[in-house]
Amino acid sequence: MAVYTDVTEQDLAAFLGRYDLGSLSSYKGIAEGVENSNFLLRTTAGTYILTLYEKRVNRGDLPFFIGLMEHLAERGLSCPLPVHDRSGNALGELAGRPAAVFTFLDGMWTRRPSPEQCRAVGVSLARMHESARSFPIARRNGLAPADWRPLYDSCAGRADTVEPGLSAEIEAELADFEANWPADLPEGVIHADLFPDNVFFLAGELSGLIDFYFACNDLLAYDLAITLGAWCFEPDGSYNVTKGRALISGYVSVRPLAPREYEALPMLCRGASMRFLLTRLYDWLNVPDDSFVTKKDPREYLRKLRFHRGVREASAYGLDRAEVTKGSE
Ligand SMILES: Nc1ncnc2c1ncn2[C@@H]1O[C@H](COP(=O)(O)OP(=O)(O)O)[C@@H](O)[C@H]1O
Ligand SMILES: N[C@@H](CCOP(=O)(O)O)C(=O)O
Repeated sequence: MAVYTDVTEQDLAAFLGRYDLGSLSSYKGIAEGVENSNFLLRTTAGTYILTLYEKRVNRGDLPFFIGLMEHLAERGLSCPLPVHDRSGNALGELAGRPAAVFTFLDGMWTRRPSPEQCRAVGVSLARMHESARSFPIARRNGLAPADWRPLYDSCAGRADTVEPGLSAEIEAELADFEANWPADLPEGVIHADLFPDNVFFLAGELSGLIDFYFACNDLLAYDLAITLGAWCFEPDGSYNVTKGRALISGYVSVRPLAPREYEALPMLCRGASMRFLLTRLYDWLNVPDDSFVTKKDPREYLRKLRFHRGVREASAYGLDRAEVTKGSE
């Protein structure tokens, strides 16, 4: 479970005293999540989320993350809205950690998304990209292609213990990315981790996006590739073209792709698979087995990478060029 820092009732009540949120009724740690400590707060004013930022999050990035959620929420995207204290600050300090309070988003995430839900996610992702255009702060992607080789090097010696031949396979892919990663595609602020556990649905409708803590500036179509990989494969590892078509058509209904973004999709999807393969591989080899965070299997993303390597044309994802580029440029 992801509650790394304990908070006493006394400290929390003192912290909340700076906000117009009434008095504390109850609070409890939330088991889900990996990076930060999250608590469900009930006060006489309502229900909120309290986040304490842990060591893996760089303090200098917090104005970007908190400002982004505020910027998106103000533009009508359903996501947590940071609550300001009476002095106007959205970021405070609690139990020795940077801390912020957010509005509570109702809904639940889905383990078996339907094509309709995939479409709704595509629509929301594109709305996020459009709404973030005017966001004034930038953040470099700390897990961009240039960061993959150092990450891989830190676990290369043990990669073959996870899957025989994995080192050679990763090496070959990295060399290809280093030579051929697409340049000159439209960039902007991307979510970079829009997995099913970061999207809530309520009464059949998408009710909001959470967890913007990997958000950064990068290729917009790369975010589409990450999302496609997270939503459109079945538990048996097969690509579900119906879900893929739904997700991409939802996305392009808001933001049509440029032809070169469409053509780059197979490479971007392979790259997205490599990014999650590597972070999972690193955690698989380095996070102790008795840690309270459940490690995710890197081989799931190895299988996805192999699928994308076999894709010759972006049409294999479910839509042809004319359908996704209509209205672009
Ligand atoms: N604004 C919110 N409204 C409702 N639940 C939330 C909200 N923010 C976080 N949560 C809950 O906390 C959990 C962990 O949040 P998340 O941002 O994914 O954490 P982490 O960054 O540590 O991975 C989510 O799965 C969700 O259950
Ligand atoms: N989505 C990543 C892990 C990040 O977890 P989150 O709880 O912060 O969404 C993966 O599946 O590897």
